[in-house]
Amino acid sequence: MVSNWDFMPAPLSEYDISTHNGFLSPEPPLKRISDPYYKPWEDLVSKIVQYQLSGGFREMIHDLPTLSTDKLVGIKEYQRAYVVLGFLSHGYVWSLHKEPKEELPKCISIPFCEVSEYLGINPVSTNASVVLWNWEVLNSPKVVSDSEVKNVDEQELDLDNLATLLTFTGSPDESWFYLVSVAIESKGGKIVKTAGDIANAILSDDLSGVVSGLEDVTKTIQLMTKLLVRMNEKCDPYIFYWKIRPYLAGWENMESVGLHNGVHYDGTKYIETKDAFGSLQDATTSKFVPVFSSKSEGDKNKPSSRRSSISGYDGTYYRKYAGGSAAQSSIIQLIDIILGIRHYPSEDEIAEDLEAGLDKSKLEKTPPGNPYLMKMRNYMPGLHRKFLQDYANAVKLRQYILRSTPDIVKRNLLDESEFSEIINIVDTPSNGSQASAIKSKGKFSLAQQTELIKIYNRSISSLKTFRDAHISIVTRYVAEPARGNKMPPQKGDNNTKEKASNSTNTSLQDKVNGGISNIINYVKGKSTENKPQAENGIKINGDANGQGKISNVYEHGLAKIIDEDAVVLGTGGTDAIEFLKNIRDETFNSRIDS
Ligand code: HEM
Repeated sequence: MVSNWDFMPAPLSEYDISTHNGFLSPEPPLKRISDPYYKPWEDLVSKIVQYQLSGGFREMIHDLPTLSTDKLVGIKEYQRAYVVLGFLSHGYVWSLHKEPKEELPKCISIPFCEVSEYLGINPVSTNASVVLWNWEVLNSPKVVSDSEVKNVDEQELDLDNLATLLTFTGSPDESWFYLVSVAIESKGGKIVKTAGDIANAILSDDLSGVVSGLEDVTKTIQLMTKLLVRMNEKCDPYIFYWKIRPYLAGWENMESVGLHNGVHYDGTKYIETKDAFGSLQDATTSKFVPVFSSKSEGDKNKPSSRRSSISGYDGTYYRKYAGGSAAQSSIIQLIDIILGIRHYPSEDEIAEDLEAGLDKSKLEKTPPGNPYLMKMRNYMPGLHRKFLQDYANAVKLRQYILRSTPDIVKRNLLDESEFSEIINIVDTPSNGSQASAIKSKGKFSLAQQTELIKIYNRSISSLKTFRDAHISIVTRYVAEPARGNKMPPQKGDNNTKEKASNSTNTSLQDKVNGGISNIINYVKGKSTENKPQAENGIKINGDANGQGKISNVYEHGLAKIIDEDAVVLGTGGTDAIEFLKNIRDETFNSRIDS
C-alpha cells in the first residue's frame, strides 16, 4: 500500500526521506565530488589514515587552498562535501599522538560552515557524516538460505553487503561500527512507511489499520535490536574505545581532555541560524557566552547538556559542538514520536536552568523533551529535523489510543495533562492538520480496546528492549574500557582479544608486559611505580627511573582511564549511562497500565 502523506505540509521526497531507506539517502551517497576543483579535498581525505600514521596530517591541511563552495551542485554534492570536511576537521583537531587543536584553519572552517548551513546541520562530524552519507553497497554474492529468501531491496542494504566510504583509522572495526548503524537506519524505510500508514489509519478511524501499524513497528524494532547486537561480531570494544572513539569526540564538555573553550573556526563569525529547517532556536544552541564564564574547576568533570555552544572573547568565537553519536539518528526519535513517548529534563538539567533564572513550572511542562535529545536535532540534517517536527505536530497516536479506549481504566498515565488531552482533543484543532478532524466515537468493543492497548504496550516494550541492548553495548564499549576493565592491545601479544576480554588474565598479562595494572593505577593516581611521563599531552609510561618508552596505555582525548566513581562521558559529553537509563525508563513508563 502506498501511503498518502497529505496530512503533512510537504510530500515525503521534500524531506529527503524515503519509504525505501528511511533517513539514509535513497540512492547510495557520492563517493567523490566529480568537479576536479575539489580534488585537493578528495585527495587528502582519501589518505587520511596514512597521514595520521605519518604524523603529517595537520601540515597537509595547512597546505590546502581555501576552496569556494559555489561549484558544488545539488544536495548530494553538498552532502559529500560535508562528509569530507567532517573527516578533515576531526582528523585535524584530534590528530593522532598530538594534543588537540583549538583552532580549525580557514581552508576547512569556512567551507565547512557554508556547506553545513546549506544542509541545516551543525558544522561538526555527526551521524549524518559517518553513517547516513558514508556507505556503499558491495554487491558481493550473498548466500541466502531458502528459508531466508529476501527481495532485492532488502538484499541491497544487507549488513554483510555494505562498506564505508571513509574511516579515520582504516580498521574493519570502525567500518563495522558505522555499518551496523547504516543497517539499522535502512530499517527506517519501514518505520517511515508505517508512520504514514498509522497516520492514515487514525484519520479514517481504522482501528485494524492502527493495530497492524503498531505490529509493524514492533517487528521492525525487533529487527533493529538484532542488528544492534551484531556490533559485537566485528567491532572490538577496546579498538573502539582506544582507537576509534577519540576521533568522534566533539568540542563541547571536553575541558577534561584539553579543549577548554571549544574550537575556534578561523575566518567565520557566528550568525544566528535561520529557521529554514525548523531549527530549535533554543537557549542551548544560540546563547552567546564569553570564554571566561566557563564552569569552575570543581565542576569540570560534570557534563552539561545545556551549556552554550558558542563562546567569544576578544572577537574570537569559539564554538562548542557535541561529537558524533547515533543519538543524532532521526529514526529512534521518530519511533519515540510515533509512540508518543515523552522524555524529560534530568534533575541536573532542571537545576541548571533554575540557576539560569528560568521558571521551574514552565521547564517541566513545555515542551516535553529531554534537552540533550532535543539538542541532537540540530545535529540532524535540517530536512530530517523538519520532518520530525511536522510529523509530531500532525499525528498523535497515543492520544488516539487513550481516547479510543474509554472503557479501560488507565492506572499509570504520566501526568494530569494526558487526561486533559483526551478530553480536549475533540475540540482542539491540532495545528490545523487533518488529524484534528478525528472524533471519538467510543465504538470499539472492550475486547478491541484491550487488544489496542496490548499491542501498543508491546511496541513500547520492544523499544525498551532495544534501549536495554544499547545500554549493554555502551557498558561494554565505553564504561568497561574506561575503567580499565578491558586492556588495550598489548605489544607483542598475539592473542590480545581473548586475554583482554577475560579480566582474570590480567595478572599474567601484567607479568609479561611489565605491569599494566600499575600503569593504570598510576593514571588513576593510586601508584607511584612505572611513572608515566607526559609528552605532547599523551601519557606514556616509563620505568622507575623515568626513562620513557611508548606505553601500552596512553591517553588521547576521550581514550583514557577514569576512576570507578567518575562520570563516563558520551561523545556528546553526557553522563552516558545515567542519561541512557533515564531514557530507557521513560520508555518503559510510557506503557499504558490497565
Ligand atoms: C559501540 C556502539 C555504540 C556506542 C558505544 C554508543 C554509545 C552511546 C552513548 C554514550 C550515548 C549517550 C549519548 C551521547 O553520548 O550522545 C548514546 C546514545 C544513543 N545511541 Fe548509541 N552507541 C552505540 C551504537 C548505537 C547504535 C548502532 C545506535 C542505533 C541507531 C545507537 C543509538 C543511540 C541513540 C538513539 C541514542 C540516544 C539515546 C536514546 O534515544 O536511547 N547507538 N550512544
